[in-house]
Amino acid sequence: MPEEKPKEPVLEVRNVSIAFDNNRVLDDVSFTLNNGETCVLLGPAGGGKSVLLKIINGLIPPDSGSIRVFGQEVTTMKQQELFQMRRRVGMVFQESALFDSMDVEDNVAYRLNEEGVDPAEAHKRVEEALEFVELGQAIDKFPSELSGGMRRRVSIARALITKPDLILYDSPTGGLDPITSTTIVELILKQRDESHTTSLMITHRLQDAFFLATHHWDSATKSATLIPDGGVDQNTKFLVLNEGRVVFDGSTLELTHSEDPWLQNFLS
Ligand SMILES: Nc1ncnc2c1ncn2[C@@H]1O[C@H](COP(=O)(O)OP(=O)(O)OP(=O)(O)O)[C@@H](O)[C@H]1O
Repeated sequence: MPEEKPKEPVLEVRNVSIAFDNNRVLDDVSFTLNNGETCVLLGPAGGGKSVLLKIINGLIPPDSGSIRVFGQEVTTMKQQELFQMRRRVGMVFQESALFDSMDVEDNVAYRLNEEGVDPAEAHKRVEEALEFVELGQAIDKFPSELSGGMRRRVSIARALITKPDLILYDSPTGGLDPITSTTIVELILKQRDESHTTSLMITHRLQDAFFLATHHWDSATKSATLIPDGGVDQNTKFLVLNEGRVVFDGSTLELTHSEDPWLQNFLS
């Protein structure tokens, strides 16, 4: 198991606001994510969660506010600096966003090929990444030949192949049935507990969020196991957005014990 590193911010979001056509989508959003933390981003549909992820990755500039990733301000980065930053960020897009014309190997190797990594080395790393998502047998298949859950696994392998220091998951279980969703959350949990990669995960499914908070990856049995005695993972925290504003930022226990009526209703 890697050594525990001292806490330091990997992501700092300060007073971020953005509007589209007079529709304020994010309103003065601030929060910090420290190294090794997994933050589950919850909130009603249309609350600005996906827009926030795209702003963090420098895909959309905010109207105001500051985003620091690995200590560097994203909002003022030039294109080349954004590329450098994104080399350290793995993003799992909504609905997988695979390239239909490429087979699984080329989809997963995409970033490595862009960086000019030696083909033999790239192949080895693709095999490792597919092994991690338990999809080694699908290396030659095309996205159209895969189930929704398999496509999601491929997109996770693609995000992990560069061994990122920050992973942004945009609704990784969206559109999947409950059983397949759980298998995807187990992969996210395995990544969290084996590599301790700082992560931000949007989910619409409260079950996924609480599964992540209440389970650990057991490397002996290679399965997710319930933390005993009602325990929770100390590195998993929650951020809840409603109508573009942060309505909760804290630990699992703070969330489940909140007396805020809106939160209680949202969680019920
Ligand atoms: N590029 C854009 N141009 C105009 N409006 C946009 C754009 N991107 C997002 N929006 C609007 O911003 C709002 C928030 O969208 P966003 O996708 O971030 O919400 P969300 O919380 O991720 O929702 P969901 O849970 O449905 O995925 C929506 O009203 C959406 O229509």
